[in-house]
Amino acid sequence: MLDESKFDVHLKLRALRIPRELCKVATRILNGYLLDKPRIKPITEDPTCEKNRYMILSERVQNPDLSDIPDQKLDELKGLCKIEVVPYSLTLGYSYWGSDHILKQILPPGMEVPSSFETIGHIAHLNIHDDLLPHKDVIAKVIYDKNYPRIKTIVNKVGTITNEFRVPKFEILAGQNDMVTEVKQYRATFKLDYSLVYWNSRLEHEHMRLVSQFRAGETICDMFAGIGPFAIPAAQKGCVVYANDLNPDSIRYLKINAEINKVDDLVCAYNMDARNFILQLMAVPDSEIKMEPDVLKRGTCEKYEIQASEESKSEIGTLTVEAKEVPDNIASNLVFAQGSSRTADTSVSAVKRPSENGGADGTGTTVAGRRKGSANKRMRGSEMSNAKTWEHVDHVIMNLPASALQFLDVFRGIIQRKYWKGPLPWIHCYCFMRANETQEFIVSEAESALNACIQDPLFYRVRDVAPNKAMFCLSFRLPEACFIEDDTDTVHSAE
Ligand SMILES: C[S@@+](CC[C@H](N)C(=O)[O-])C[C@H]1O[C@@H](n2cnc3c(N)ncnc32)[C@H](O)[C@@H]1O
Repeated sequence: MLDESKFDVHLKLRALRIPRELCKVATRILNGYLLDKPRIKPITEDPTCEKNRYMILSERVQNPDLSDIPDQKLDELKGLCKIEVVPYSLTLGYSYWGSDHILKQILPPGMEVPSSFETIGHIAHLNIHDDLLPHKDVIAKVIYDKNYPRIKTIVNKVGTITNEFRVPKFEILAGQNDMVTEVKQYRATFKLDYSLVYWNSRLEHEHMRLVSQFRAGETICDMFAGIGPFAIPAAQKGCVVYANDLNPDSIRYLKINAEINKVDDLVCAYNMDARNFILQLMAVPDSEIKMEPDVLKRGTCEKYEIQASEESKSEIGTLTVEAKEVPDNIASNLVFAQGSSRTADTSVSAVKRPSENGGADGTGTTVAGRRKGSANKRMRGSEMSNAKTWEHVDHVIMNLPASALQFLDVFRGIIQRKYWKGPLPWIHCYCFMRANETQEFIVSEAESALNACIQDPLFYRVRDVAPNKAMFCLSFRLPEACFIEDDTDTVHSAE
């Protein structure tokens, strides 16, 4: 139990009793001689008469005859009204002091006060240093008391992260046992269970920086999507997003977030290993190969008349679209954010490549599904279509800094040249760089994983994660060497 009374500081002060209407002028005269404490007003009620106010004098005015105040000021004040000095007692208690002040008094001398913490919605995440662990409960109580009701739960990270989902173990130290929270980043709201999924509020700027490079209508693949901090803003911008994560809870929240932010029609969620995900997205489906043994005959595909959904019908009527089958190997793992089935998606599937339709906004492909109120009004009511990822993807995001570079080998011979349209995708691969490593070293790691040369790599320093370690984003266009020429010889199988 924390004895809150031991933080009480009793001040014996003096106050002037001044008619209410003269307080403003008196304040100007007494400038520098009134009580000056954060969050305490120097003018307060006179308990004996409501027509007066107490003007509380600073601690440096000790003498009852006010001789600590210069004569000139006193004369001016006397010209204003009759001066009456009264004793005034003030107690600054536990509720007054900030957490730093209180913790400094509680913790053994010389110990660093843990005053900063990461905030995730109503949760405060502390990383209490080993030598402070014996004091963790009192630290948590003080931080809770000082930040309630903004903060309702105080957690401390236990041990180091060892699991592949990158989720720390937490112990709840104070407040309610509720790890489900909501975070706002720019225009997006993210719901998450902080005990089950990866979340790092410090990446907010990076999420926005990368998404700012995407344009409406582009196709984005997020291999390690988490609960969607890249995927949701990208979809809000009007991109079609294929978002994957190995953690089923992340995918559950990704779907919830796509709905909350009304972009569930533009986010396709997958729950599988990142390698399989990208292999399957890039694999040309059997149906496409059967239908068009020679891509030059592409225009001859069978056409089906497919009923649009009721909502879509009201906007654009019945659609005639090119039939598109989702390959079985993808469909088995595909979870549409809106919970729609593969059939439901097929009902809105059609493709127009950038070269074919030019894009509604002049930026390239226009790919839109059913828009329910996303900020990207340009897409609303426009032609509904769906991307063919084996033909074109604009950006691939790989935010698993500890090992994303090693995942680059999946791109070797992954794209079938004869089906691909337009430039190869940009790869945005996050990595850590230690003080003794160079950008050249990182590029050489990436190149040996790809077995190809990278042209004009771009590095962006995201943040320092330790004194000798920084997180970077390495961006480059996938090298031409990642093409495979012959589709009869598909390199990867996606087991
Ligand atoms: C560093 S987090 C990034 C999450 C999100 N993109 C962000 O910026 O906050 C990495 C994510 O990769 C997921 N992950 C780890 N290994 C994976 C794998 N082999 N395949 C797919 N996802 C994986 C984890 O579950 C985690 O959500």
